[in-house]
Amino acid sequence: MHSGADIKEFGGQMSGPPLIPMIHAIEAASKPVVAAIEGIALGGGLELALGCHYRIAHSKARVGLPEVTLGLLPGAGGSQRLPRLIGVPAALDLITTGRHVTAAEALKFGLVDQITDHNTVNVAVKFAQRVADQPLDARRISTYPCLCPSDVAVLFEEVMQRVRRTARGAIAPIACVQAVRAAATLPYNQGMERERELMATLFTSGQARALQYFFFAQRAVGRWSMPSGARWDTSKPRPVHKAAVIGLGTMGRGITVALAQAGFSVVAVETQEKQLMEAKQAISGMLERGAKRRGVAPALDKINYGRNIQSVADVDLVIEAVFEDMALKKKVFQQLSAVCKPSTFLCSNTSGLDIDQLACQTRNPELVVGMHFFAPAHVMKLLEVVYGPKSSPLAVATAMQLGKKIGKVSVAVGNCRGFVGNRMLKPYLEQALFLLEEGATPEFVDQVLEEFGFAMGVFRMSDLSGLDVGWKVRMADGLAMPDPTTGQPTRLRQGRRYSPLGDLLCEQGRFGQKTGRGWYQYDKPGSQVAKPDPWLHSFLDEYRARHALVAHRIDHQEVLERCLYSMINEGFRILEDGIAAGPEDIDVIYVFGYSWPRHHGGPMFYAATVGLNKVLERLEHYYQAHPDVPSLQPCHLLRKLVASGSPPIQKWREVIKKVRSQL
Ligand SMILES: CCCCCCC/C=C/C(=O)SCCNC(=O)CCNC(=O)[C@H](O)C(C)(C)COP(=O)(O)OP(=O)(O)OC[C@H]1O[C@@H](n2cnc3c(N)ncnc32)[C@H](O)[C@@H]1OP(=O)(O)O
Repeated sequence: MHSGADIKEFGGQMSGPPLIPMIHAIEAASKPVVAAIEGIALGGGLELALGCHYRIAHSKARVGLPEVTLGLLPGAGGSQRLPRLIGVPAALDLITTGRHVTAAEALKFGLVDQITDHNTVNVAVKFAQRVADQPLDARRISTYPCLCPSDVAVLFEEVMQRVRRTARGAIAPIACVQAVRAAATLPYNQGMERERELMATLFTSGQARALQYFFFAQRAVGRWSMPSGARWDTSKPRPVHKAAVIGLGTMGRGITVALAQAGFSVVAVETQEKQLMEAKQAISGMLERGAKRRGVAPALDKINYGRNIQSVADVDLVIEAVFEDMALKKKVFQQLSAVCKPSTFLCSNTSGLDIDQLACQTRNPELVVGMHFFAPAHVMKLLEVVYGPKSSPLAVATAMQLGKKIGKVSVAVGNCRGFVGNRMLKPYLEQALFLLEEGATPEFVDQVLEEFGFAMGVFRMSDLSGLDVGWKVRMADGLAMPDPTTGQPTRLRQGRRYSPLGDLLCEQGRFGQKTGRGWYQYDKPGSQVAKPDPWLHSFLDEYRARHALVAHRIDHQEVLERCLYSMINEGFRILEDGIAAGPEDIDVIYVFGYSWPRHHGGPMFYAATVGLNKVLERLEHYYQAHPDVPSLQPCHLLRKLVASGSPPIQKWREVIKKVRSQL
């Protein structure tokens, strides 16, 4: 197996002989060199194989040029040899996506010459003996002409446009297209020179550093720990064979699909007859479409539907996904505790309610954890596994393991309102509303956030998820009410600033995409094309006039800093409270759950890139201007990190430990 260069070395001195001259020497050799590929040949590993005269792969091998995912391009000749070997369209696909391909697909592309089920080295040796006398001139890929389709200019233009659209500001995919274009249009040596230039720019870029940090962050979150000291390597999960999902609304349906697709037997319970019928149809449709895409049989027979909670008596683990209402969830947990075997893990898909209150309803509170999926649950990669004060390491280990088995990136987090993701979203949303009150438009705020790299700005995202969701929560919290003395929507709650703008839209029945009106207007309910709404602009003008607010010019920098730094500040509070074990956990949650642009590494890595002292200074500035907004007040940990000389992110845990020990 060769997983390519040691990514840790990219930040410093690289060891070993320089790769490019070595590959050239192999290719120029007068004796045939046959690459035997077993396991994985990625990045530099595959580039080395491309310098060989022949490639034999084991049938289970995988190959690829994933450099783009690390903010790089295949910089050891890969961008020049691959298109010469497999053609421009296939090379563009592999290099711009970084996807791994199976040996069978590699054979189809002509990337390997033969595949075998036997010992690859033995087969390669026999192969070499067979071809020993054959001339090698036709085997040196760097000498091949780059075969291009007749409309190659159009192809490059189309690919470049697609890449620019989907890259959301990432530079590596664009450099990858430029490098392949050099292979298609320049002689090999000049192409190599272009590859070198492009690689030099990428290699030292902040984006490459962010993506390489994120590679390790993704792996670090698997090594979870709890404040009690329980850890991933000392806590064994219990196997889960049969699971249940309670409540087949949007989330329950997605969770059922995710479980069934991963091979689990699922009991899917919905007490409402009509809802059950609709859910069955929807789930079958999702399974069938998914199976068609993957070329497998749909896992329809994995699911048993029922209306009665008694039918979950023999399952190993239950995921409750009923409506987000504490009283209802408590009732369900009481029923589950009475019905299920004593060893059953009881999990809730709540997006922010108190796990401890649910655990208290059961006989075995240590078996209760949160499993917070993100919509659509069968697609989104993130799972927050939430432990309460009573949750056992066994329950956390089991939920983490289940998450892994259903293909999720699972992050263990502590119990607090909103957990990590939604807790940090609150100040972000709040700032966006305040910016509207002060003179911005939803279009401008969204444009700034989308230029930063979010898939969707905050208002388009709110319209997509439904404005009524947050409204119901705010009503339950006693926030979304007019001031009883004036009957006016109040802008101050419990001594802190509050914006009732979202509540006012909901009162007008503007719930977002599903009602065809929200922060934007849509052609019809359910349409996804958001258009600026003149009604909303007048509404904002009237609102400002009613509250004697004078609109001022808000610039790009203010939108970005207030939205992002308030969110980052909450991230530091989360670390200080021990809700997340480290900055990597927060960053992984934000990239996988909230479309934070991966090439910025995640909010905490971004803070480190901007400079903690700058984040602190800007928060102080905004807090001074808005002293009634506590989320802008820089938190203790941020101050402490700055006072400690802003150590690199890998060292934050040490400072966090000190701060927490002083609490
Ligand atoms: C001008 C300069 C010219 C320079 C030219 C340089 C040319 C070469 C460039 C490259 O090769 S770039 C690197 C390309 N390779 C990759 O991107 C592969 C990255 N790795 C993976 O995708 C996966 O790890 C895997 C290989 C598919 C294996 O996946 P699996 O799920 O089985 O294991 P993991 O948990 O992911 O990994 C295990 C362990 O190994 C560490 N690791 C894996 N690959 C690398 C690597 N390339 N460098 C450093 N470390 C690597 C990974 O972090 C895990 O470590 P622990 O978390 O267990 O400590």
